[in-house]
Amino acid sequence: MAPPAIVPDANRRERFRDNNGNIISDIWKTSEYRVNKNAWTRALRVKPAREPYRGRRLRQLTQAMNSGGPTDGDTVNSVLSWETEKDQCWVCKRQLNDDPNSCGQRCYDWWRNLGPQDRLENDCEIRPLPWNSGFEGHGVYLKNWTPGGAKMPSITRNDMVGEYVGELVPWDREGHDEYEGEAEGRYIFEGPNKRWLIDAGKWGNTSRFINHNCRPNLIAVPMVVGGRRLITFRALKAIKAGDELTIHYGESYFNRYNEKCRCNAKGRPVAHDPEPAP
Ligand SMILES: C[S@@+](CC[C@H](N)C(=O)[O-])C[C@H]1O[C@@H](n2cnc3c(N)ncnc32)[C@H](O)[C@@H]1O
Repeated sequence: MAPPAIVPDANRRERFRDNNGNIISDIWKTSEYRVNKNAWTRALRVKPAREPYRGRRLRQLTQAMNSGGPTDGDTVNSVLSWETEKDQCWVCKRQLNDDPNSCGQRCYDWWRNLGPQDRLENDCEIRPLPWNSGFEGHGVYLKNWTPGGAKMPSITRNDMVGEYVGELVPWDREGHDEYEGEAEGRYIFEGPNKRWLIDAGKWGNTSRFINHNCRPNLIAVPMVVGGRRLITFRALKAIKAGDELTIHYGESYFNRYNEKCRCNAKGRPVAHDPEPAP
């Protein structure tokens, strides 16, 4: 049985800002997923008879697509709860079909209230990369300043740090190639079950700015919470105030985009030395 619909707050639109308060252009900050309706409609139209769009799922998806827009809560749920019935919920430790009342919105709210989202949004900030990082852009840093001298944030090993949020697009090799996404797909996180991709090229949360490091301090962990299959981040080691948060993008990432990993250009990670925050 499907968990109750989780309806996103579609009106909460905010721009990303770096630690100087400057708007980072053209990207919207959101704490909720969105469905890229065009990509799903195209995938359903182009390959109706092929995996992964078949049978009951195809009917459910078509129905979902017909019944709502890209910010429809049911549609987001129908994608994220795809084949999660047999998985254990991380919060209540039950299978969804054990006890339908135990899961869904309640467990998902619980997960969000545990603060993983807040860790990224409140304890971290997006900073322009320092000149010696070897590449341009922004990165995510654990704040090393606090208002009014409050306690500095820190992250301990195994802490949950957040969740990768963005637009949900169908996973399909051909559809994926066809679907370039924003920024040529550089912000796409491949979904944990080869059913969908999360593209944070246009919409996303702070985790879209997490850079690659060959010796990362975070790891992406797929998890089911409240019937939703999520990509979450967990700390591999203790992270101090002022440190950059990094993950390993996987072996093929830099080849795919014809880029070069700069973090260990000299055989060791370059010290990411952020400018002192104001
Ligand atoms: C998901 S984005 C990370 C955020 C990005 N720095 C920004 O400012 O938007 C991924 C892109 O960041 C850059 N990048 C991240 N880690 C890198 C690394 N270790 N070496 C070189 N480029 C990196 C690459 O251009 C890559 O395609």
